[in-house]
Amino acid sequence: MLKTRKYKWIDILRIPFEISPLLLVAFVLLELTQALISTFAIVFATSFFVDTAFAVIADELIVSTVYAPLGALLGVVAISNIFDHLLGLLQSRLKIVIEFKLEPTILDTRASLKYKYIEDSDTCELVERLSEGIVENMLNGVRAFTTVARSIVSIAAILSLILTQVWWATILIAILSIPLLWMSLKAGGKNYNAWMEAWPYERRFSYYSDDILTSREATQERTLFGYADYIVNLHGEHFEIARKIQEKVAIRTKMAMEATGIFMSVIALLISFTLIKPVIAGTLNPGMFMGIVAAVFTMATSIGGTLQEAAKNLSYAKRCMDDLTAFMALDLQEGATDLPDKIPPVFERLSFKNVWFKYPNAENYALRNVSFDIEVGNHFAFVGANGSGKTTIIKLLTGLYDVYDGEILINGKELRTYEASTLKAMFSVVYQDFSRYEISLADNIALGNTSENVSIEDIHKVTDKVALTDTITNLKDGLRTPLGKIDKDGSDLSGGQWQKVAIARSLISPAPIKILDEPTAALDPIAESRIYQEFEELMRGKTTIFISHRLGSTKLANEILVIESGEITERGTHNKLIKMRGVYAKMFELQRRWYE
Ligand SMILES: Nc1ncnc2c1ncn2[C@@H]1O[C@H](COP(=O)(O)OP(=O)(O)OP(=O)(O)O)[C@@H](O)[C@H]1O
Repeated sequence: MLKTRKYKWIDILRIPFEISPLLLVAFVLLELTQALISTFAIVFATSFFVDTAFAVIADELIVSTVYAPLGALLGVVAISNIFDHLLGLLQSRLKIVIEFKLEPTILDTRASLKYKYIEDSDTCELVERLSEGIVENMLNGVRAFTTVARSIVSIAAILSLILTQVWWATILIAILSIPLLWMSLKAGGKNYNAWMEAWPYERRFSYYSDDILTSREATQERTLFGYADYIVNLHGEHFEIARKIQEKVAIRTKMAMEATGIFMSVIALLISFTLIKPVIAGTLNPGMFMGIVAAVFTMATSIGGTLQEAAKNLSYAKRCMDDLTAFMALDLQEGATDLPDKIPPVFERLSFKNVWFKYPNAENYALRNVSFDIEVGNHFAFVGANGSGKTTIIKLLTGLYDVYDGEILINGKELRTYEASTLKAMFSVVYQDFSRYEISLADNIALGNTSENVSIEDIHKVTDKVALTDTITNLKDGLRTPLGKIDKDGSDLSGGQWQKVAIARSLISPAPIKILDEPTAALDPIAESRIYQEFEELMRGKTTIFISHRLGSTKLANEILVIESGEITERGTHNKLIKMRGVYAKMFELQRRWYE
């Protein structure tokens, strides 16, 4: 239901209207009726009751005649309360239907965003802000529109009541309402700007409190380094900056509100004072006088604050529409949520031809004129210092970034022309920062092959290969044991065991090219050596690309590519590179010395 276009003010109402016209119309009508009840009906009911009561006091009427107006007054108050509750209910219902319609659309779009956005902090901030706030902001926006409409109806109702008595007051209020409305909108806008200014600090202090001070991952370091006080101080500093920014505006807004309230009360007093004359002259009933005075004072004291709040919410909702415009304009990755093809493609050859690549917004190239060929069935290893560009090559290969110079050819065809589902079926990757899913161990592995129904036997085959069998036996429910701490029966694994799970997930995938980015960094030497033995066996006929700082593992490779600052500087087998006495030989020698 959301499209790529410019979202404007009116969309704050239009989107909820498209989602549920009935609910929105009912909500608006009820709000307006409530405005009429709380002015007209209350004024007339008060007037009816007070006049009858005065007549009873003056012995003009018997006591029982007061029951009907009293009942009418109570009835009006009761109806007004019922309407308030109905409005609350409608609002909750509206919230649920908006959530139900918008959230899946936002989530779908979010899941299909191009990968470049995932690594861009501005876009991440936009996506977070929109996903978290759109329903609330839209609902507050609708409320703000109806509040403004309600205030206008209330003012008009009061004006129509006093028009015949104090015409000048009608004109005065009508004229003053315009700057009042304008001032309220301005104050609301200022509130919003203060929130925007404070937002980066709020994000920071939420990060300190939610991610560092209370997160499970940071517990050990937090305890060991005892840095809690240090972070609490940082949290306090950012909290204080955010508080000061918002407090400054809050004080000004409060003062403006108070000033408006006092000003409006003076006008209300003036109107009340002027209305005494027609009461004495007998052209205005005392009951009507009291009803109007009460309504005028209620309006005078609440209108400034109500309108300012509405204006603030309108500013938030408008900003939310700007965010929605920006969000819907983001590039989507075609086929991002498609499953990999059921039948893996046949792989023959992969070529990088003079590839240059720069990350979006980065100044320097991460890859410079990179060229290499990978043939089916061979094993390749990328070696190089931290930040030299190894993982970047994998990101390009798997289609995460598609803006580069040069060519990347798979079976002679440019990578960018492949369907996403084919590329997904081509590669299986064990990422350096692989994911730890807090679901069952079996599901953790089965996620590697979602195109087929993976059997328990298939899972056992791969867990044997990565030496996880003993771990599974020791778990309470074996493969069915939930991992992590979300589930109360969950079991946690060690870092190395989690890494084995990630390798098993990759092994169960039928993809013809296996990519392993630092696949054994968390494994003990025995597990590592065993996995390499298994790999030789397992990878026979498959093509593998290894990234590893452990140069023992690269001995298995048919070709080792040494990468420095984004450029391939050496290539060849282990023996050839050792003989070359270049960077690889130096790195290998340094590592070897540690083990002597
Ligand atoms: N999303 C990004 N935006 C901008 N620059 C990035 C991004 N990701 C990586 N880089 C930069 O690109 C260069 C290559 O990074 P890459 O992750 O490919 O290194 P690597 O060789 O895999 O390092 P390591 O051995 O530490 O994993 C580095 O200078 C890094 O700072």
